[in-house]
Amino acid sequence: MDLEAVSKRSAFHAKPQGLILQYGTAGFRTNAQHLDHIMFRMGLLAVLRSKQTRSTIGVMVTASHNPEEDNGVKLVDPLGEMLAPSWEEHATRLASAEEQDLPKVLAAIVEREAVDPQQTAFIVVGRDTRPSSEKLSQSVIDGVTVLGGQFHDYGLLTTPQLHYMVYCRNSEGRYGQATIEGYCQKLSRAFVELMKQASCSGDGSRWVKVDCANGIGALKLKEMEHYFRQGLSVLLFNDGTEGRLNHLCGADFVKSQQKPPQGMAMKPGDRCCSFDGDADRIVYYYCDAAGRFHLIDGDKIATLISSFLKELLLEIGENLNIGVVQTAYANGSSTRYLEEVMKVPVYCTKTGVKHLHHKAQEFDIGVYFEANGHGTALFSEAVEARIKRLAQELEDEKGRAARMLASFIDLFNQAAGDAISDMLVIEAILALKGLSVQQWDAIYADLPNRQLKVKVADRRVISTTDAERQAVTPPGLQEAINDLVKKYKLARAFVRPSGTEDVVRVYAEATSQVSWDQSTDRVGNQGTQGRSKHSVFGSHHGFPLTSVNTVL
Ligand SMILES: CC(=O)N[C@H]1[C@@H](OP(=O)(O)O)O[C@H](CO)[C@@H](O)[C@@H]1O
Ligand SMILES: [Mg+2]
Repeated sequence: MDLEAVSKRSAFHAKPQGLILQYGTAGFRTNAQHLDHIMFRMGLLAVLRSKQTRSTIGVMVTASHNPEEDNGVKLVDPLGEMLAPSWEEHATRLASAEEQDLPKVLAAIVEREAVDPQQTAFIVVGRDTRPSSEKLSQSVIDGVTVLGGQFHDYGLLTTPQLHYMVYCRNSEGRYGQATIEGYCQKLSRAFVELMKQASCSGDGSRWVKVDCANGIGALKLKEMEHYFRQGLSVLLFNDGTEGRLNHLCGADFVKSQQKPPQGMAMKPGDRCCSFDGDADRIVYYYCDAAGRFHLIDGDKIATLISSFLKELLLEIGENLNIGVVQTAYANGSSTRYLEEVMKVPVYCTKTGVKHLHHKAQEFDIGVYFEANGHGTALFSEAVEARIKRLAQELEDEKGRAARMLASFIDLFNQAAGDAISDMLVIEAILALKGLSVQQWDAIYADLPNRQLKVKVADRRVISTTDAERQAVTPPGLQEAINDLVKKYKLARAFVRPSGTEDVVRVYAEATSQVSWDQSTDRVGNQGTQGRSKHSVFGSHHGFPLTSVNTVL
């Protein structure tokens, strides 16, 4: 490891003095202008991680649903999962080191993690469609090569495709072929196989409208469309030919605004979905005859998927342990439906897919979704092998169910939540069950809910426990929330500092819009008009109640 060469090369990617950025829930994310040194350094770190794990490591350049002028980067660990937490700390330390300290910080990581400098390193790089992404990914590659790492640049990819490539490469092809062709073929073959089983398919009449957020999802769907055309036609909107990335469109916009994206032609009853900017999230929606918008979010997606998988297991006669993982943002109706009607155990983790993913790995079959539409299903290796064997051995209805489940196992991207894969899973389930989008929506009624963002001087004054559902500090805050919430039926509210933005998030739900309005306003307003000794935000940061309401 030639640290002198690193220093020399780093001068071309010099860190602005004093700029400190943190590796957050989704890696580094900020305005693209501030990221060149971060990219170079993440190239360096990826090499060290690759040497340490003796595996291929991924680097994805994207800022997901953030505005076009932002960018970001995250590392992908050997099995396609998010970077291990201890390495997130190394990432922050490396990113914060002033130029002259860079070799020292690198050497400290090498020592701490017992990295063998002689070990070879292999890095795969992907990027989204942002104007800044190409140059920034070159800076990653510069970091990789100066430390002697080998690399493959996939160029434009969705985030979940990069996760898939990493997983394939580290499973010696067991998971699939690490090429775009391999990805398209694996998913499409499984999908087309499933659609053959659906009674009303095969006539080429099934279609769905897709809002691609003017992002990478559009390119990748166009590339893949002909592989699965037999089972589904996709009508693309916001495909990047005109509008700006994520601007008034995309999954994040639709979920947070609870309204349709701009640029999509919706007729009553049309089945529509939105991807986010890097195509790792999806939400569905439709308008009814009265023109009312209906959102079908990650919770309803998880419900559809887990109910269907459970039915298949029943048909096969397999008693496997299936669990659903959610976060505190999951609508209370979804949790109740899953537990009480479907009798599926539900677990709640902290926000951020790495927490959900990790928990879901504990089950034979773990289904996880954030309410915002990021999620997938994981199957243990033993279950995958067993179902694939049963698919060959069993006959009649049992055999048919086992073969369907085997196809679903291939259709899910088990490395990460994936809008394309999830869309195909959902379309297959709806077709197989003969469900319309309205019938799916009617499984249960969401409790009215809303999220607010509140800007405060220091969001770290709030700490939480119980998967972020209870505030521990500042003292008195939780009691104040409890007092408010108990006045309303089925009401629930919590506050937590965001891991990706400098804001505090407030969430509340209740049985009616009236209760909701009252409870959210009051919870959001705890710091301003609440008892000052219990103040979250401090009265000196005072903001009027209306500002809390208009932030989102
Ligand atoms: C309420 C919410 O949607 N939070 C999002 C958001 O995290 P925050 O820590 O809430 O800022 O960004 C994360 C990364 O994209 C995503 O995993 C998460 O679901
Ligand atoms: Mg995303």
